[in-house]
Amino acid sequence: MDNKTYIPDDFIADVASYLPAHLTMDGFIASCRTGLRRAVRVNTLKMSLQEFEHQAAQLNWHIEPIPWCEQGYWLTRSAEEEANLPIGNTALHLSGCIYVQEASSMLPPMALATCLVPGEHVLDMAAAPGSKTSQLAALMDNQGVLIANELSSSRLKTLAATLKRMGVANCALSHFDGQVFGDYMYESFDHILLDAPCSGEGTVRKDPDALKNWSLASNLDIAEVQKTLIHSAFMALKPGGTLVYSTCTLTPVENQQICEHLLETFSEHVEIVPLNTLFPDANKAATAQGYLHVWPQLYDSEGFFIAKFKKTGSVEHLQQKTKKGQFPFSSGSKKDRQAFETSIKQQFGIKSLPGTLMSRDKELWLFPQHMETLQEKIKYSRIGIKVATTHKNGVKLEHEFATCLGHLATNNVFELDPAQAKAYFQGQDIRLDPPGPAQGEVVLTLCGAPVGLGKWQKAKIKNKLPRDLVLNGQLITWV
Ligand SMILES: C[S@@+](CC[C@H](N)C(=O)[O-])C[C@H]1O[C@@H](n2cnc3c(N)ncnc32)[C@H](O)[C@@H]1O
Repeated sequence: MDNKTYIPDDFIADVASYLPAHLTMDGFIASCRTGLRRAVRVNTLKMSLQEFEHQAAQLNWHIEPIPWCEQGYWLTRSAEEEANLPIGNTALHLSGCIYVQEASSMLPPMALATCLVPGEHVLDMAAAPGSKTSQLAALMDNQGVLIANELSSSRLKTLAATLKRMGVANCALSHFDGQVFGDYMYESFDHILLDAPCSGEGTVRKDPDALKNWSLASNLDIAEVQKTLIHSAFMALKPGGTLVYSTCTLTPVENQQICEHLLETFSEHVEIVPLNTLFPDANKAATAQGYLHVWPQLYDSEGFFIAKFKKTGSVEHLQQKTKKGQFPFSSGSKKDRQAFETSIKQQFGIKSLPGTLMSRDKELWLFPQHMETLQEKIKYSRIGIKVATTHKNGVKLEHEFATCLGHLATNNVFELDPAQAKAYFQGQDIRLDPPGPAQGEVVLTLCGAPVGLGKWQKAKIKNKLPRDLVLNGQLITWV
C-alpha cells in the first residue's frame, strides 16, 4: 500500500457523486494506493505467442494472460521482484518483440479489432507514444493503412521511434491538431480511434502525483477539447465506419458527457455499439449505455473508459478543405527501383514487397498498399518506411528496411547471441571467430526478430545501427 499517492479531497468528493452503487469508496481509494501489476503486449509482427511463452519461461517470468487481449500478459512476480525487473533492457524489448503496456490500455484497440478487415483505412487521432498505434498495426498485420496523428512535436518523435522498433510498415504519421481531420479528410476512414488527451485520473496507480493539479475546472476545459476532437473524428469517419473513443480518466465530464455530445449532435447518424460482451467478464465494467467504465479495483488495472460507435449514414459537410502544396513523392525512376529490387533479391532472396515503392529525391520509400486515396489529402511527416537511398553505384539499404521487412529475408540472416546483441546496441562491430567468407549486407536478428543491418567484413560484422539508436552505456544489465 502506497500512502504517498496524492488523492485530493475535492477529487474524492467528485468521485462520490458518480461512483456506481456496487463499488465502495474505500475499495476505490485502496486500489488507487496500490502499485500496478506490470503488463506486456507481445508484438505479433515480430514474435508468436507460443515463442513468447517459451522465452518467458526461460527468463523465469511468471505470466498470466490478460482476459481482453490475447497478446497481453501480466507479469506476476512478487512486487519487489517486479519493481526490479529491467524489462527495457531485455532482448525481447530491444528486438521489438514485446511492448510494455498497461493492461487496460490494450482495451481500446481490442474494441476495434472485431471489425478490422484487411486493406482498410484506420486513423489513430492522438497517437503518441504509440502503444495503441503499434497494437493496431499488429492487429492489422501491417496491412491496410494506419494514419497516426500527434499534436506534440516531441511526442511525435517518440511515436516514430516506437513504430520503427516495433516493425510497423503500414503507417503514415501526421502532425496536426486532431480537429482538422473532419474538414481535410471528410468521410475517409473505415475506423477511427480517438484515445483522447484527458485529465489522467485513472493513472494514479502508476504516477502518485497524477492528481496533483486536479480540478473540476480543468476537467471541464479538457472536455471542450474532447468535444472538438470527437466531432472531427466523426466527420472523418466513412458511413458504416466505427469510432472508438477512450480516455484514461474516470470523470463522466470527459467520458459519458462527451459521448452524449456526439449522440446529440449526430442523433440520426450514430449508434452505440455495446461493449458488454467484448470479453467474458466485461459486464462488470459495462455502463447502462454499453460503454466500459473500467474502475481500477475491477480488474486490478489502471482506470479507463471506452466507448464504441457506428456511423449509420453520411453527414453533410459544407466546409471540406483541400490541402495546398506539392506532394513530394513520385514513382521515381525505373532504374532506381530495379537496382533496389535486384539488391534485395540477390542479397536476401526477397522477391516481392508488401507496398508501393515511391521516390523522393534520392530516397526510396515503401508506401502501404491502398495509400493512394489518402496520400494527397494532408501533409504527412512521413509515409510508410524509408527502405533505401540511391547512389551512382547502387543502393544503400536503410535500417528500417531491416526492422520492418527483414523477416522476409531467406539468406544472409544472422542471429545475435546475448553478448553480440549487447555489442550491437552499444554501436560496436560484431567479432566473428572464425572469420567468415560472406560478403555484402546481413539482416541481424535477436530472439528471431530483425533488429537492423550489418555488413560482412571477414572477421567481423560492421555495425550499421543508426547513431541515434545507440544505447551508450544504458544497457547495464542483460536479461
Ligand atoms: C492519451 S494520450 C495518447 C496515448 C496513445 N494513444 C497511446 O496509446 O500511446 C493523448 C495524446 O494526444 C495528444 N494531443 C493533445 N491534444 C491533441 C490534439 N488537439 N490533437 C491531437 N493530439 C493531441 C497528446 O500530446 C498525447 O500524446
